[in-house]
Parts: sequence; structure tokens; C-alpha cells
Amino acid sequence: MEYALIVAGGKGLRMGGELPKQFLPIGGKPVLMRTLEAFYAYNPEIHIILVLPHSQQSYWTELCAEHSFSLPHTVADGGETRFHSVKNGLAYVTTPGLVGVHDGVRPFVSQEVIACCYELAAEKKAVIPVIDVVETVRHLKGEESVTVSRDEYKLVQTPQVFDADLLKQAYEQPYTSFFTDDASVVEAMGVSVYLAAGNRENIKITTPFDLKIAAALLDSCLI
Ligand SMILES: Nc1ccn([C@@H]2O[C@H](COP(=O)(O)OP(=O)(O)OP(=O)(O)O)[C@@H](O)[C@H]2O)c(=O)n1
Ligand SMILES: C[C@](O)(CO)[C@H](O)COP(=O)(O)O
Repeated sequence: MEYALIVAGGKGLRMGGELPKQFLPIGGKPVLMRTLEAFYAYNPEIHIILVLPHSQQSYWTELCAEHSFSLPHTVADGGETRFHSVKNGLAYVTTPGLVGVHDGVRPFVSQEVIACCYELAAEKKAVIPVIDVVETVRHLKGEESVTVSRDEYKLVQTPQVFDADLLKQAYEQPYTSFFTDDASVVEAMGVSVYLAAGNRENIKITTPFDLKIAAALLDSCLI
């Protein structure tokens, strides 16, 4: 069984505004619908678990009706942090298989990246997509800072795909603020994570600036 656990339980503080960022329209369609569609296009049999704050779930139901959006999915409650949201969603993973955890606000993940991460995870058990750093990186040391070799760093995206039993076991660990993604949770158990190629368009819509990039990506047919 393949699961996609789409997390959209955050507060969107960096985006601001009245409407939570996962519901903002891009090209007339809410971000979150585009994200779910990407996973359904990859595998129409995939089991999609959508994590949303409890207070936003009735609005999501209304949006689905308004947009005639009928892709099957199970809704779980959001938690205090991303870690707690993923953990809530994992309660709906009930059979062995693979779980891809994906940010609801990354609608531009490519079909190639999704397929590659699931395919590799069947063998490696823990796979995450990454891209190169394209700017120079400096490390802050107190009042000073030094240039470091960018070749020693990667930028991490989602979907992060894992063997279901492994991921569920990892999420039994106590929460620490170091857990900013799923790989960091799995690694805390001493398990190595395999790196796959991500796609640069797979941005995490975080600030109003990212919405402009998203609109440009759609307009230019880059995705
Ligand atoms: N308690 C949380 C926090 C985050 N997320 C999800 O994790 C993804 C990455 O988080 P981010 O983009 O930082 O979203 P927010 O936490 O909502 O943003 P901010 O930090 O600006 O408030 C998002 O899809 C977000 O909804 C979640 O499901 N539950
Ligand atoms: C999971 C993630 O998108 C990988 O880059 C990222 O760690 C989420 O971080 P955020 O601070 O919750 O946006």
C-alpha cells in the first residue's frame, strides 16, 4: 500500500493574511487541491491522508464542494507542531507499505520526483528529495562569519518517503525542536536517509513572495 500524508496543519504566520495559505488560489485553484492532485496523478490507488487544523475542516469541505473536488482522502487533525501533525496522520496508516510525507504547500512537486522517491524507498526504506545550494553559504560564529563549502550542503524538500513501520516507530520518540522534517526524526533512531534528486520548482509556499513565484511558474508553463 502507498500512502501520501499531506500536512497542512500549520498557522502560516510567515504568510499572514486572513485565508490560510493552503487555501489560497493559484491560477484559480486552492494550493492544497493542486498538491493532492499531484499525488493522485502519480498513483490513483494511493491512500491520501490530509492533516488540517480541526477548525479548518468544515471550510475545506465547503471548498471541495465549490470546486467539485472529489479525490478520495481521509482528514486528520493538525497538531501543535509539524511533528505532532505527522504523528496524528500516521494513526491512519494501518497497513504495511510506504508513507510519503509531503507539505501541503508544495504543489509543484514533479511526477518524476514523487515516483523516484517512492520507487527508491521500496529498497532503501528512507528517501528524501534534495536540491543543490546555488548561492554562497556563510556560517555564523558569534560576531564573525565564514564562508563554507556549499558542496557540503543540500536543500531538503518533500515528499520524504519511508517504510511505514519504520516511520511509525520513529514518531514514537519524544518530540524535540530539532525535528524540522521527517528525516531528522528517522535519523534520531540511527537510521540513514538516502538522498534523491528534487525539483527546483518544488517550492514551499511560505511568504507572499512565494505566491508571486507560484503564479509565475504557472504562467510560464514551467510546471
Ligand atoms: N503544526 C503544524 C505546522 C506545520 N504544518 C505543515 O508543515 C508544512 C511546512 O510548514 P510551514 O510551511 O512552515 O507552515 P506553517 O508552520 O504554517 O508556517 P509558519 O511557520 O509561517 O507559521 C506546511 O504544509 C504546514 O501546514 C503542520 O501540518 N502542522
Ligand atoms: C519539511 C521541510 O519542508 C523540509 O524542507 C521543512 O523542514 C519545513 O520547515 P518549516 O519551518 O516547518 O517550514
